Amino acid sequence: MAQYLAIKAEHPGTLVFYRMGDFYELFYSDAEKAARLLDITLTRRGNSGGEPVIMAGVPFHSVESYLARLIKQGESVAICEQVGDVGASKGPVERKVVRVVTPGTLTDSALLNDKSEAILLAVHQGTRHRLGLAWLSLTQGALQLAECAGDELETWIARIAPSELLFSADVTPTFEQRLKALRGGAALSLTQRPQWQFDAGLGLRKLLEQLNSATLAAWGAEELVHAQTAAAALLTYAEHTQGRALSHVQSLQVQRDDDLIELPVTTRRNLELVQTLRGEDSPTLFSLLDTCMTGMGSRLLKCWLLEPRRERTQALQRLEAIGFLRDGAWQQLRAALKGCSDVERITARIALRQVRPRELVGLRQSLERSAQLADAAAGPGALLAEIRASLAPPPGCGQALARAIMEEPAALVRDGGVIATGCDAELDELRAIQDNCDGFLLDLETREKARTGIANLRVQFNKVHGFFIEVTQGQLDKVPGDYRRRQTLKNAERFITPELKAFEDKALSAQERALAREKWLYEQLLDELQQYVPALTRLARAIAALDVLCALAERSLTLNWACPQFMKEPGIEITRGRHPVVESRLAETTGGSFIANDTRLGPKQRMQIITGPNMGGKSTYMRQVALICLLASMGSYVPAQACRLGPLDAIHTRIGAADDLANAQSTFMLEMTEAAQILHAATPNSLVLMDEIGRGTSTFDGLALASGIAAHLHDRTKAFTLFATHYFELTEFPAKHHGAVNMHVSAAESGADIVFLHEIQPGPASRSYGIQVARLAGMPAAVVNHARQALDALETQQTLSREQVDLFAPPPAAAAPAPSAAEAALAALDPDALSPREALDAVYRLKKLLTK
Ligand SMILES: Nc1ncnc2c1ncn2[C@@H]1O[C@H](COP(=O)(O)OP(=O)(O)OP(=O)(O)O)[C@@H](O)[C@H]1O
Repeated sequence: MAQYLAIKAEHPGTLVFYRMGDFYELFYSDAEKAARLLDITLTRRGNSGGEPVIMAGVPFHSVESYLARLIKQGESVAICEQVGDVGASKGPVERKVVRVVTPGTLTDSALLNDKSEAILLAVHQGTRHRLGLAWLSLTQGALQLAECAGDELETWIARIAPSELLFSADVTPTFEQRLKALRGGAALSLTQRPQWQFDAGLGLRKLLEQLNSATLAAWGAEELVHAQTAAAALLTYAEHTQGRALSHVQSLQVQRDDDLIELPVTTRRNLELVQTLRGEDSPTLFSLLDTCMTGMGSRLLKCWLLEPRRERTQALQRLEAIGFLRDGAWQQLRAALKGCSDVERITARIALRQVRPRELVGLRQSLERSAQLADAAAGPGALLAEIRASLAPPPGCGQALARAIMEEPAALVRDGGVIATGCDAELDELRAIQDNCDGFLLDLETREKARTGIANLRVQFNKVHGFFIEVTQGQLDKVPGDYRRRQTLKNAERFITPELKAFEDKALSAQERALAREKWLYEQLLDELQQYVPALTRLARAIAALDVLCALAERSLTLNWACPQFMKEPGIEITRGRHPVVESRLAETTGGSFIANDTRLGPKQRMQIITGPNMGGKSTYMRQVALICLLASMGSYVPAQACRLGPLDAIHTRIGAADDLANAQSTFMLEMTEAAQILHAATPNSLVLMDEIGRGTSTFDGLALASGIAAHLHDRTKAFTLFATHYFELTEFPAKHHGAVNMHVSAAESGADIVFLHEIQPGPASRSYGIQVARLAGMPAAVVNHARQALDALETQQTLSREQVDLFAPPPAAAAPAPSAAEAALAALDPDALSPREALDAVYRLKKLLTK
């Protein structure tokens, strides 16, 4: 217990899995927590300090599944192994924590989701409301740094989507509260780290060491002191969990606010980019796009989708490559990509020395394919050229793997059967002894049968008792004197002879030595493979990029998408655009076809006021514009006949959302908060979607606010805006605001019913058809009739009392208050005409007036 308690003291806040023989045991509060989370049995054994020891354990061979469950619940686990020689000395075997498994530092494919990265993020609360961010995916080996203003944290976190967030023990309580609020429903685990690990000097040193460079200038990171501070904590923690240096982390990227097209949390959610509004994985834009053949491809695709650049070079390169692949190469490439393993994760696991034998076989096979991939990717452009160059496998790597590892190795090195024959003479010799075993035993059996005359005598082996000669009850009188009894069974006796004993010693020790030799050879191989890590990392990225490009080529053909164009002038011009996800859902469920619509937004016409019946397709239309802009910006073909896109710096959306009960915000409060954020953040190059703003409060308040917001967006922000509303009054807006235009979704009435045409047409809608939609939704007839009558009454009343209210008149300037006595006296003074004495008197007089 003393040994355990010492180890536990070094890992507070982490469950310690303490290896005891075939089990990992947990003690005291760890045991209680694990029993609760894993539904395993709590036991008590012995005494320590006068109290029974509470414990719970899991068998070592199934530890991965328990780990997976704990990590999913946001826990971290320290794996403490027996490292000393078990039979060697008195007292407990020496034990050591060999790695710490935490949600943000996972590398084991069994614990990771194929399609998403586990990202570890450190946040440093710097001075003057600046925050430093440093993050890393251990399986990618790429470090990223950024600095942002205090209030941008949420947006950055949504973009980075970390699994685990590190923060210093000395952050302010308010900041800690904010971090905790971030956790919300998402699976983000927060880890507090000692203050000294957040140190700029330490960060700089560690970064330089990692990058093997004398300065951070090449990465433009030498000024980012706060991010370097965060990097110190990040790297210290990541090394601590892996129990070693991170030799494969050799690249650095600095992200700046203004590099990427801003996609705030609300936009990702409302556009259902990677998750539906209900929190499911499909149908989303990502699930529609992701036909990648490898996990690394899927992960890279998600990254392309969520991090489109403002600058278009990258998008143009991708489009050029997709254009080439569409001409046929994609099929051949995908056939070759299909069997590729997750080289990216395998490479990281080589660097961390955690790689399993079968993963190495997968790596070797993928290397064999890479030449084929490079040949098929022989297209024009810088991107494909870069991919081809990176696809060349590092010389010697494939051979080293083929020489060392069997075709079908055992799952774990500890079981043996991993190192190939012919790789090592000593191992082959030890194995030969074992292989000759069968021959020797047969030979011995024949000889002993002849010597003893026992016809049914058998020489055998089992794991518990080793080698033995078995003789049945009836034949025992024939057993010679040199037979020693080993075991008695019901109908037989088992014996051993000096000759068999000598053989057993040799065979068993050969087996043990072979196992040890295999482990040693495997370690040697890992040493040898380290030199290939950088090249393998590049190769993995090239395969992933090729996979994404092929998926995008395939999608563009299957779904009939077109290549977008970029223009210097501001504007969004879409010809026959479609909503990709709604379109494919329609095709799947009803076989119905999607009605394509055009969009024209430019400097002269920046805003569309969209009206029309419920269910008419307003939300779908607005979202499709945003999705097409996003797809084009990431460098994908788009669901339209043609698309020309000017500069774009952000996509903001305010679309009716569910109550945020967890954060104690009412629907209306949330609506206003989001709208306010958009008004502050949007620029003339942003795309803004406003869906039914103001509907969360009374009609007049809502209408008044909606018109105010529309006017602000039109006059001040000047963003490209799609503004859907049910307030008919707003259709008067374009008359006074020349950058705005009325559009409506069409519907036709047939009797009491309504037919949605889903076409966007110029001009305002004539009516809203709310009651017809309610009828379609199965509202009882009595309610529908009642509503109809009430509507008639309301409409008549409104026409009678309609006064001209100018919703869009600028607010009157507030009347200036009358000057106070002190102000009046001050105004009356002529400083140049005063002597010093008079000036002093004047000051006293003024003070007196103030106190009155
Ligand atoms: N262009 C289109 N072609 C075919 N079907 C469409 C189209 N647009 C929308 N739809 C269908 O109509 C449904 C309703 O569309 P949407 O939610 O966009 O309507 P809405 O006008 O925003 O309604 P509300 O005002 O009630 O929010 C969609 O789920 C889709 O099935």
